[in-house]
Amino acid sequence: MSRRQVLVYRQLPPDQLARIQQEHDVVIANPRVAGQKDAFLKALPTAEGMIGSSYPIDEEVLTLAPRLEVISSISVGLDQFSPDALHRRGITLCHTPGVLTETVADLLFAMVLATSRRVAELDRYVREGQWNRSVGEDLYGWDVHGKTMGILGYGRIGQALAHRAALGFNMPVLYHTRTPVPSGLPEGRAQPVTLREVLMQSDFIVLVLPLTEQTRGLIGPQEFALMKPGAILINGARGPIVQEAALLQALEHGQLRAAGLDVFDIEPLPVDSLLRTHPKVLALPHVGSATHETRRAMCEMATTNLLLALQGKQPLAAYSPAPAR
Ligand SMILES: NC(=O)C1=CN([C@@H]2O[C@H](COP(=O)(O)OP(=O)(O)OC[C@H]3O[C@@H](n4cnc5c(N)ncnc54)[C@H](OP(=O)(O)O)[C@@H]3O)[C@@H](O)[C@H]2O)C=CC1
Ligand SMILES: O=CC(=O)O
Repeated sequence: MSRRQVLVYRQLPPDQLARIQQEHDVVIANPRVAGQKDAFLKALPTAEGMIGSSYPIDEEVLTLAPRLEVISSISVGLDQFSPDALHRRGITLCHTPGVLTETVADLLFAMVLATSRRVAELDRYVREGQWNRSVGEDLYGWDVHGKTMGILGYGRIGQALAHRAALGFNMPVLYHTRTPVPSGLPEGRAQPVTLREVLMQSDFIVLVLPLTEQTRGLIGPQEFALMKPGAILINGARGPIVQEAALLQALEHGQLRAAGLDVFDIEPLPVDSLLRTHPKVLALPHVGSATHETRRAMCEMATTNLLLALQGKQPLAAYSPAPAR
């Protein structure tokens, strides 16, 4: 098998990089790192395979890469690509579903607990030297167990979250997807409902659905107005699914008790973003899958995907267009 040209556009563990270098000629250039953008652009005309994440592979990039056959994304989400456009060009787009599911569900549940029990806020209170008497009602949190968990997007991660909520914390679960799916939980523990019902009846509303043309801006002023007063929103999906201005309004006007955000419209979050300093916001730097074990598993899977696809074999997970709805 002939050696191919591979562009690695994010750091890989050395052993995974070595697997690629054994079979192919590699250029390493991360366009998000200062001084490496030129090398990235220069490598595109000869690149036949690419592996990386967190950088938009748009028309401009593709036009510069006429020999590209395979892109292996180190992510499950595919919103950095136009998957249908890649499919039309005959480019295989691979990703890493499954290996991060439980880890992301852990983080989503951590955000549920942290917002409701005000973990980050109370940590700041202690560090700032304000703890000089027993805390009063102004610093109490709210129970999590027994509250209603609403999940928008009931795929791999949504279902793993539902297990934690229903079986670990005795929470009734409401969930919404476009295609009906069984809950995977014992009878009576979770119900499929409409988007409106999730919004109106849940104490926690957790977003864990892909960013698509349909979901961009899905949660705006009307959706916030439907939520229970005192609901908590957790966005573990993608920032642009929530209209940030409407989110700030909902926090200001007391509609929302708190928001736990792992994702934002612009990442990294701009220093002047009002969400960065808002007292009711728990803000994380997009770390749903960021554990040593899981990031390693993602890199391994993405490397395997790349190598298989370049050999003309079926990768472990690749995008294929959904049937029209
Ligand atoms: N914060 C982080 O670090 C991470 C974030 N993510 C995000 O989580 C997302 C989900 O991952 P995963 O669970 O593996 O993906 P899945 O494909 O398994 O699940 C996605 C779910 O969303 C549903 N969905 C899609 N479109 C809509 C819609 N318009 N309205 C309602 N439901 C919809 C799908 O069902 P149906 O199509 O039938 O509607 C499906 O149930 C990723 O796309 C990514 O954006 C993932 C990993 C880490
Ligand atoms: O956001 C992370 C992903 O894997 O998608």
